[in-house]
Formats: sequence, structure tokens, C-alpha cells
Amino acid sequence: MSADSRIAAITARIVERSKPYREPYLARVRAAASKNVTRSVLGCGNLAHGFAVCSPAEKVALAGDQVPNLGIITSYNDMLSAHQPFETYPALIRQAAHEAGGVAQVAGGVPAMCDGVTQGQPGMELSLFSRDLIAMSAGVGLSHNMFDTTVYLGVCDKIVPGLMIAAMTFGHLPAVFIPAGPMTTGLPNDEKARVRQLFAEGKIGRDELLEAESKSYHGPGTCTFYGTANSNQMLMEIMGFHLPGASFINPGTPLRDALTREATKRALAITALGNEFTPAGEMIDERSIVNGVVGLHATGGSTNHTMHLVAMARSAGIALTWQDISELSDTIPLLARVYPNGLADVNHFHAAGGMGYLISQLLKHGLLHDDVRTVFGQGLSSYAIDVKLGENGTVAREPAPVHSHDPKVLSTVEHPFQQSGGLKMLTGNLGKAVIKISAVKPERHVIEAPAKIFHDQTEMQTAFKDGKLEGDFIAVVRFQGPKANGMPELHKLTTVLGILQDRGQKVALITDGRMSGASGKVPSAIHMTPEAMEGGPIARIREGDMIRLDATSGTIQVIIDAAEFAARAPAEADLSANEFGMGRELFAPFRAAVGTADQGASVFFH
Ligand SMILES: O=C(O)[C@H](O)[C@@H](O)[C@H](O)[C@H](O)COP(=O)(O)O
Ligand code: SF4
Repeated sequence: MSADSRIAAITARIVERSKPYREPYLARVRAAASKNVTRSVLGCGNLAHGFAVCSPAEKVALAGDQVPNLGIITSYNDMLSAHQPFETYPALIRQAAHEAGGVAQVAGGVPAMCDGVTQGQPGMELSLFSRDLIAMSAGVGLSHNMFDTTVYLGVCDKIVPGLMIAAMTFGHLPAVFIPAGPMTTGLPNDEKARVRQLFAEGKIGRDELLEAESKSYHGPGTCTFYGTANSNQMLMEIMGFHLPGASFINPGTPLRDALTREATKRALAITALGNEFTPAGEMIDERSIVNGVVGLHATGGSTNHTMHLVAMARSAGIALTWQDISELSDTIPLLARVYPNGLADVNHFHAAGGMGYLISQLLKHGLLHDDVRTVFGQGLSSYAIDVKLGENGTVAREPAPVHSHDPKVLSTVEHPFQQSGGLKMLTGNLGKAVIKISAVKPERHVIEAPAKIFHDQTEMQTAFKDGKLEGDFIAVVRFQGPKANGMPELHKLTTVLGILQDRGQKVALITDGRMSGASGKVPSAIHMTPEAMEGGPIARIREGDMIRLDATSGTIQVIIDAAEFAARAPAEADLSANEFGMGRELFAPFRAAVGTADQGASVFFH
């Protein structure tokens, strides 16, 4: 079934807009693709260095021009619960490659930051930039030009986006993404949030808080809320980079290992040496990207993807805009209720039918492009499946369930949780911003209240502790944009604003910074562009100005005479404290070179 005419029209608009970038990109990808093993261009010295530590049999294979070599890019470290399982993957992948008649080598590693560890800490000011650094680091590994295909081991927030930018940059090679899967369910996310609010109100101590946090984040795997990391898994599956059903299988299980083995063999099967050559830069096109946006809306995905997906698309020569994302939101219903958009977690989502059920529902109603290429072959309908462990450690697939196993978690297009998707663009005399409405109650979609100005999230937290945040207000937290201090997530403010909102105060947040994908219940206009550091209108708001945030009409206004507002001098902020410490001095070039949030907040594209 072809995609709904509204989706087809937006896709066609993106194709047209992308031509100046996409056509030269595809020409580069085709020029770089090799008909033989890519290593054939290396000299003997290069090659000898490249396989110096391989086994004698592997050296013979790599000295020839028949055996494909698989490059592994890994983001393993012990800091991210979601990435710790990757420690054992290279050995599993090498064995599977050998069984498939290929060779596998770790081409290189990339850094991976845990936004949970750095949330509210100075390190968070490196987080967004780490995405582009990850792309660059993967490029260092792949620039050895020893590889005929690649697998990317990554899960979390900036890592998958950075790895996809690398995969598109090396788009002449096939690319299969291999996830590690979600942590098993611990303390429910809403209970964790409740305990945090009790701590913030001084009603419990640090020991009780740490006990609750540790029951929530308790072992290997991705944190179970539907934040940016799990939005990444959804995207990699719906855009065809994962094998069908790979996203939400827990680490350390036989099925998880079976999927990793299968992904390895598939990556070796789709090289230029075989008859299913699938270079990543040609596999992904505008339809794949639109399918990603559709998945974000249908699941209530992370606001961070209004930047990451823009940058990921642009790395393939595809120009995606906030307008596209916002218009698709009007077309795509919300089908999933996973925290912060509900009480369930991703394990419950998977048990209710998961990605296979979601994709089958959306395809059935023409809300996805089926005619796309994937690492598994032609057509997205092969992802409308349920995955199980088969015979002898293989992967078995059967059609996705026709009905959700839990209609409170996964619904139908006919009876969605919300008629429109989760992410909207807001425009007005403050510039443009994005808001995630899938986690905000409808009665809170419009708010008009006086501004309270902060130049730092700790200022606002202190004001809360001092009892100064009374009545209805809209917090304006500015000088948090990419050029100011690296655009940190201000997720710690969710607890403070959540307490005030629960007390009955009408509150909202406006910022040129970001929120976590796990933020949700407080109306927040984020990624405000242009940022305060660039003299954007947000810098001309004054304490007490009346502001109207209207997510229904998609507007954000300061209520003031236009001439008076224009005549105001923009506020300035002392950001010297953000230039040093915790490595921030190393990222001054990124702060100087980074583009705007609506262009993906990247140092690569403007
Ligand atoms: O965008 C995201 O999904 C967040 O960055 C997430 O990865 C981060 O880890 C949260 O901060 C975790 O939530 P808590 O801070 O509430 O534990
Ligand atoms: S989901 Fe967030 S908190 Fe959890 S491991 Fe990944 S980056 Fe860290």
C-alpha cells in the first residue's frame, strides 16, 4: 500500500528541497563504491599493517580479493548501562563472520556519554557536541579503508545519531546497526519521578532517593523510559538499519546473541561482492527519513530528534525541516503510551506487540512508505513481525500480532491515544521552537503567564528552594543554546516545575536549551532559535513580560508592542564559567562553529 497522499506530498517536497545536496552526495557515494574488495587499493605495506594481528587463515583471506572484511565500530564502555553489554560483542561477531566465510575486525571505538550521569552537571555541556565527535571518531576507524561492510554498536542519545552520520559519510559501505537491548524492568519510572519530587521538597533524605534511583537503573541495558536512546532504537528499526525485531530484546539473552550473529552475517551478505549490494547512502532516502519522523510521532519520541534526525538526514544529502516534522505531526496519531507519555516502559511496549505491531498498524493505514530499502531487503513490510529464538540459536520470525497485547500501551490507528503526533513547531515573535505535547495534558497546551528570567538552571533551582517561584509563570531559561554553552539538557528542571504544576500553578518553560527525551509533563518550548547568544528575541524578554505559549495553534508570543520590543537591547550573560572545566575548554572550537538548532545544531552543516 503506498503512503497516504499527505505523507507522499511532504516526502515529495523534501525530495525537491534536497536535490542540491542529495545529487552530489549520491555521486560521491557511487564514485567511492568498489566492485572488488575495498582493500584492493591498499599497498602491501598498508595491508600488512592492517592484518598484522589476524590469524594466519585470516591473513590469507585478506591477502586475497574474494573474502569480505567487516569493520566493527564500537561505543563500548562501562559508564553507559546500555553500552556495557558491547564488551563481548566483537568476539561474537568475529565468530559469526568466520562462520559466514568472512573476516571481522574492530575498526575503531567512539566515545559515548551517559546523559544520566552528566544530567545537571558541567559535563552535560559536552553532550550535544559528542554526537559530531562520535561521527568523526568512527570516520577515523573506517578511514583505514580495509572494510567492505560495517556494523555499528551503539544505543544511546548522541551515539546512534553520530554513528548514522558516519554511516552516511561512508555511505558506499553497507551499515547494519546492532543494539544491546533494554534493561529489565525495575522501579517504575513514575514512582522514580514521585520519589524525586519528595526529595526536592525535603520530605525524604538522600539515602531513600539513591535507593529508588538504584532500583530504577539497576543493570545492563538501556534505561527503560522512552527517551532519546529508545527513540534511537525505534528509528534504526523503522528506517531499516536494524534487523527486524532487534530493538527491544534484553541483553544477555540467547535471542539477543542470535540477533547479533544474524546481523553480522547479513552485513557480510550485502557487500559489493554479493548480489544484494546495499550501500547505506543509497539504502536510506527521503522515504526512510519520513518513516523515521512518522515513528517519532506515533510513539511520542524524543524532542532531541528535532535536531539529531535533521543532522542525520543532512549527512545523506536530505534536507529535513521543523516544518516537515510539525506537519507530519498533524497527520500521525499517537499509538504508544510509554513513559513519559504514559506509565509503561519499553519492555511493556515490546510485550504489547512492539515495533512489529506498530509498523503493521502504520503500514495498514498507509502512514509509512513500504517501498524502501533496508538491510533486510526490499520493503518495510518485512518488519511487521514478531521475533523469537529459533532452532540452534537462530532467529525465527512470525507475523506481528493483529491486535495489541495491551491496548493501554499500544493502540490502533482507528482509536489512537491522541489524534496527532508528539512533536510540534512553535513560531512567533520570539523565533521558532519545538514542543513535545504527547506527554502534556491537553488542558495545559495553552498557557499565558508572566516571565521569570534565569540564565542558569541552578539559579532556577535555588529560586525554588528559596520559595520564590509562586503563582503562575513561564520560566525563561536562556543562554543555554549551542553557541552559548553547548546546549545542555535542563531535565533537572522537570522535577521543580512538576512539583509546582502538581500544586496547581500554571507553569511552563521556554529555553534555547534542550530537555531530556525523558522530560515530559510540563509544557516546554525548547530549542528556541535564534539563541540568546546570537541576539535572538529570547534575549530581549524582561522579567514580568506576559508570554503566551499555544501548542494548539503552534505559536509562542511575548505580548508587547512590536516597536518597543524591537527597540530593547538584548540582555548579555557572563559565560566565562562555561569555558573551562570538565573538558569544556576542549570544545571551544565546537561552540564557535556550531550551527543553529533547526539545522541540527551541528558543526558539519549550516
Ligand atoms: O534524552 C534523553 O533521553 C536523556 O538524555 C536520557 O538519556 C538521560 O539519561 C536522562 O537524563 C535520564 O533521565 P534521568 O536524568 O531522569 O535519570
Ligand atoms: S538511556 Fe540515558 S541514562 Fe540510560 S544509559 Fe543511555 S544515556 Fe545513560
